[in-house]
Amino acid sequence: MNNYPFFTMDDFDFDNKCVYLRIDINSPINPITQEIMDDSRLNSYSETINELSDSKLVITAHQGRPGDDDFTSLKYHSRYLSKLMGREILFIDSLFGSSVDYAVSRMKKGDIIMLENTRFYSEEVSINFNNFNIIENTHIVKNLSKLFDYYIIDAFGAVHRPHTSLIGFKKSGPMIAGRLMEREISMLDKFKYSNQRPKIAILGGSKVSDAVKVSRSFFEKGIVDYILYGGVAANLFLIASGKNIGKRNIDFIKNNNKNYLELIDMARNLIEKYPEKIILPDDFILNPSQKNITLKDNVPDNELLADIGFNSIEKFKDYIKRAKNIFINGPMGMYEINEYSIGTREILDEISNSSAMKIVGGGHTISAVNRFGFRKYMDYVSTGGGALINYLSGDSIPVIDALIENKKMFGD
Ligand SMILES: Nc1ncnc2c1ncn2[C@@H]1O[C@H](COP(=O)(O)OP(=O)(O)OP(=O)(O)O)[C@@H](O)[C@H]1O
Ligand SMILES: O=C(O)[C@H](O)COP(=O)(O)O
Repeated sequence: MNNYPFFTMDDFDFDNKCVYLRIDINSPINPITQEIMDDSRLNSYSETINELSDSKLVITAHQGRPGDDDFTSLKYHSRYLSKLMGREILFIDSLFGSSVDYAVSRMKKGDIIMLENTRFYSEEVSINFNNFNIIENTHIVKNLSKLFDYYIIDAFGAVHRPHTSLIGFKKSGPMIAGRLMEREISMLDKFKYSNQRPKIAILGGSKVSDAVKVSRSFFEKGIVDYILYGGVAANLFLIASGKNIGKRNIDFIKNNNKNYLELIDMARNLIEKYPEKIILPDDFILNPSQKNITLKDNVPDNELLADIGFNSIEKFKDYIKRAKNIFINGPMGMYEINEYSIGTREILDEISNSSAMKIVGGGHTISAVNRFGFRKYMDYVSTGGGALINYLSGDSIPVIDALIENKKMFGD
């Protein structure tokens, strides 16, 4: 038996068994060529997949969100993974139904199948996740649970999502944490439980909802001493503090977050409660004009705040220099475009030079770390973005909760 409150792969023998493996290979996709721009997440599954080489293995995963440019089929991911692993992977362009049943019924020991993007099906994300009866009555769970002996969940990057393919098999049979989950949890616990101060979080990128929600836990539970905000996350806090950041930047947040007003309220409360712990940029590089602007100037309505400016970079560097533990999730700006990548590069450079414990996570953040050559300086590169910050915040994590409950149900 292992030391975790959930099953791990040490607890079972998968020889000739039919195994469901849920992974997270959600990756940055080039919107024009549809190519996978960074294969870090795909690479992180070699240990789990190799260990399952004597099973009949069926892999599920998601990519993107409906409506976004990166909401694509997993056909390319299956080819990519097949090349990386040097194993044949049969791709089925469906998540369940007769084509899946037939393909699984013909599997032999050592075969691997990958199914279609779980998010092509509304039952994956758009049901009431507070009611498990609804989850276990989805077509996804009813159809797939007929096929498997074991359910391995190794999608660390998505542990904060209570989605059907992640938690839906809780009562169907043993649900087991994969090798990546074990590795992530043991490494991240070193940061979470370290008493070396100051501890800082650097939150950027575009997914502001996760960033604001976890910030409260970080401060309330004293998990970090300061949070430095860049990217769209910074913009949200700037709006909440009464700054006018221009129509285009406000619309960006409104269009991507139905709960815009609630997020602004949450950010405002945090600013009132923890004013000296919230560190915001005060100058920016504009897109498209590429001008450097401070917030004393008016932000033109047609410009994006596409990167943090030079004063902000220096201000952030001071905090990084003093820190004993640092983690970063989310780039400081639109790092994919050279002209707006300086903030992200400079911040990653300063982190790389620090002797603090350094953790990085998030699909785009990892892509930036790799692209600018900083990977070798990091103590740990997590595959999680939102998952990483949720895990470190100490809040309850739906997939980990489901794994724990499952062990109580199926343990001896
Ligand atoms: N100020 C900004 N305005 C608009 N987009 C921005 C801004 N700053 C960063 N971005 C965009 O945010 C995206 C990255 O954000 P995201 O939150 O997805 O990062 P991540 O957490 O590393 O990745 P993931 O969530 O995919 O794991 C990039 O495409 C970047 O161009
Ligand atoms: O990239 C991620 O953070 C995970 O794959 C979860 O994706 P999501 O934020 O679209 O749910």
